[in-house]
Amino acid sequence: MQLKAPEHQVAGHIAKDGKPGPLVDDKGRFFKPLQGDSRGEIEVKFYESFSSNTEVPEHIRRYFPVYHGTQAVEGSDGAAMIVLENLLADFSKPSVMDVKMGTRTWYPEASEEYIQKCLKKDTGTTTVSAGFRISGFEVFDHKESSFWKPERKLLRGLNVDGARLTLRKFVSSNSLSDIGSKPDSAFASSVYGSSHGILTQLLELKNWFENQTLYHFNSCSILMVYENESILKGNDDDDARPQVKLVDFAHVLDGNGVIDHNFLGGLCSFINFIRDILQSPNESAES
Ligand SMILES: O=P(O)(O)O[C@@H]1[C@@H](OP(=O)(O)O)[C@H](OP(=O)(O)O)[C@H](O)[C@H](OP(=O)(O)O)[C@H]1OP(=O)(O)O
Ligand SMILES: Nc1ncnc2c1ncn2[C@@H]1O[C@H](COP(=O)(O)OP(=O)(O)O)[C@@H](O)[C@H]1O
Repeated sequence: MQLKAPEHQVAGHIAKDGKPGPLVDDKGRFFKPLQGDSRGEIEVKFYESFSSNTEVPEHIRRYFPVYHGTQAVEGSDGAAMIVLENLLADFSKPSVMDVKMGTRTWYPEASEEYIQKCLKKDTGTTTVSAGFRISGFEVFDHKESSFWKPERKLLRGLNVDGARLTLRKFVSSNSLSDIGSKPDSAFASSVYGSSHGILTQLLELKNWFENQTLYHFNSCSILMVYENESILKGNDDDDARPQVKLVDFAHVLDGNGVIDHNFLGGLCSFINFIRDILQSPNESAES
């Protein structure tokens, strides 16, 4: 089995200090290291529960990576990995964004130390003020013909206007690394607004979150991706294949019959940001 580090990972843990990072194979699978503490255990428990839960509607399953169990991976010193569908396997020039949802990433059952660490990040980012924060971002820069990935520190420092601008940059054709440039939102209608686009998918998820009480998706992210190759070739808008997926279930808890207001609130706010861009795609936001 040929394994390599994923080319377009935008957030989360990477191989560091002897600890393994995620890997991908050439058969469309993504291997996520099982974190040694309760996080790995919780994520496996979630995937096991979710994949066999008959209360989850079929049309909602497509928003989650397919789960293939766990496996000890030889190429990674035998580390135990969660084996998932590689969400980017079918993309050649993907633009990818990881958006951590919710007005808080902590939850009462967590340790005091963890809560304090989360609180600091939540108040220092747009989590509290907007109900989400952009934790990872990589776009294909059409002017430079290369990928542009801002440093994590830059993303952490975004305020609400910065997050709004970044959501425009995600769907723009002009140069992005230039801090002063005004994003043109050229792909907003095909990526965010088309009939199968990001907004339609987010609204479908929202419908489910308005009713589902099975799980509480603490600290979970929405991963948005679309294909740039088709746009470069001037193909049909539909070839951009915009996709919304949920990732990172290391802090998911049983919903116990209660609506996940934290995720739902963040999702509603995020939807409004996307709607605003669609309603005024030419508005030049200040950077
Ligand atoms: O290490 P940090 O401070 O960058 O925090 C990680 C987070 O990065 P962030 O700064 O929020 O973008 C990171 O967030 P992303 O996945 O990058 O959005 C995770 O929250 C990670 O914790 P866990 O695996 O979900 O328990 C967090 O890792 P842990 O420190 O909890 O291991
Ligand atoms: N199934 C997947 N397929 C492709 N990429 C993925 C998948 N799951 C996660 N990723 C990539 O890895 C990043 C981190 O994933 P995540 O589950 O949040 O890890 P962590 O628990 O280390 O924060 C995501 O932002 C995304 O870029």
